[in-house]
Amino acid sequence: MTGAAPAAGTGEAAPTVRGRGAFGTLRMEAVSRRFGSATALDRLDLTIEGGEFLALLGPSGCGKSTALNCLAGLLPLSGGSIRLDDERIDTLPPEKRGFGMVFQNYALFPHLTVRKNVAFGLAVRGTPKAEMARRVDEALALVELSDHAHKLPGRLSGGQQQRVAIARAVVIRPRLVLMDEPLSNLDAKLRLQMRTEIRKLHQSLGLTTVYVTHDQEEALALADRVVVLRHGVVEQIGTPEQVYTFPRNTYVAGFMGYRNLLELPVASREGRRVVLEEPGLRLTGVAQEDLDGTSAVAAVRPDDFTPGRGGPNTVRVSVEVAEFHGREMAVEGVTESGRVVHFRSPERMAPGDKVDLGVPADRVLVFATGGASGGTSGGASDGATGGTSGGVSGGVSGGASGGEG
Ligand SMILES: Nc1ncnc2c1ncn2[C@@H]1O[C@H](COP(=O)(O)OP(=O)(O)OP(=O)(O)O)[C@@H](O)[C@H]1O
Repeated sequence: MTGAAPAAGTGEAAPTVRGRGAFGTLRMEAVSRRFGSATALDRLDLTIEGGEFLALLGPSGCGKSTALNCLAGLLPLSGGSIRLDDERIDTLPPEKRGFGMVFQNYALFPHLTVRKNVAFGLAVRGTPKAEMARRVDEALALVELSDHAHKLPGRLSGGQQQRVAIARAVVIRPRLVLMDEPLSNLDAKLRLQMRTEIRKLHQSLGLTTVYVTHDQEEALALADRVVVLRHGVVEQIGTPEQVYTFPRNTYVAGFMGYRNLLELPVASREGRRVVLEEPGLRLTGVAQEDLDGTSAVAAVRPDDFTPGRGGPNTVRVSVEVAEFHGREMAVEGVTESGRVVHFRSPERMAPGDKVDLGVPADRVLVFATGGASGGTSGGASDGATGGTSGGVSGGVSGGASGGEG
């Protein structure tokens, strides 16, 4: 933490706003939360280490916000417990937990000035006036809003409002900062800027942060550890490198940008090397788990295919759609047997072009059909972000529907 870049313009402010930091571990043990007959969290076990930045990642409805609200004390548990070191905290009301929260919609008081919004948490805790003034000044300096202290939130931009929300959360010196999709209302440029600011603040203040997002890129960029959730259950926990490079199943792979999830017949197998083959396509890959069926699922990132580089590992496609993305094109092609394949191309491409796509064997992850993910089409469409599910599920089912049914 000490080597971290200082928060913007904050040199001297940081030490007093610094979080109480001091806890060893926060444990969620078999935490369940039901809404009527629906289970939003199913015996969730999660350990958060003091000082770390943990991202809860998953598609809409997977239980991320429920987990965060249970931590915050905004939702009572249906089962299980939460302990901060030796202290059981799930029975404490939110204000007794000493956590700061930042919400997607900022949740600022519209009739209070920026200064009063930031001071609010200190006022309800009965902080003496002089200390309150000093700490609010420091928190505002930290997020570079000192000049806007007297304004109402309605007169600020989205990014400034979000910074007020962050100042309000950190001014109480929280043991833990909980953030629920804090950047999703910002435009793309501001989102990137604020993302960096959040990471800087986390480092320079020595915070412990739990951050909810459905955005894989945001989770990988920010977090020390990423928790991939599905239907209220943990699918995988690991460092960004681990979940990105070694997704445990097709669900996590789909979420990590392995947009091509192709269920294919197994032609041969030798140790962990597997050859998958059908007309117009031959993919050698590396098995990530035991394979026992006659088919398996190859997971390949679009940017791992190299167009025009045929060889022993080749997929031949006919281009259907080519989108301009600056330096390269995002292309969708179809194989002889009707599989949809996504790849990137530095060259211009047009519908109807025939292309051979090469890919190194170690970039082809092979999973069992209908393995831990509970079926490739589910994993793919849940995991893919907006607009991709059609392509992915088309790729999975095209020509291999027997395996799915
Ligand atoms: N108050 C509620 N009443 C009934 N069901 C709820 C309630 N809150 C959440 N749920 C259900 O619990 C599940 C998990 O919801 P949750 O909000 O935690 O998901 P999420 O991953 O945060 O999704 P999103 O990204 O859309 O906010 C969903 O199926 C949701 O419909």
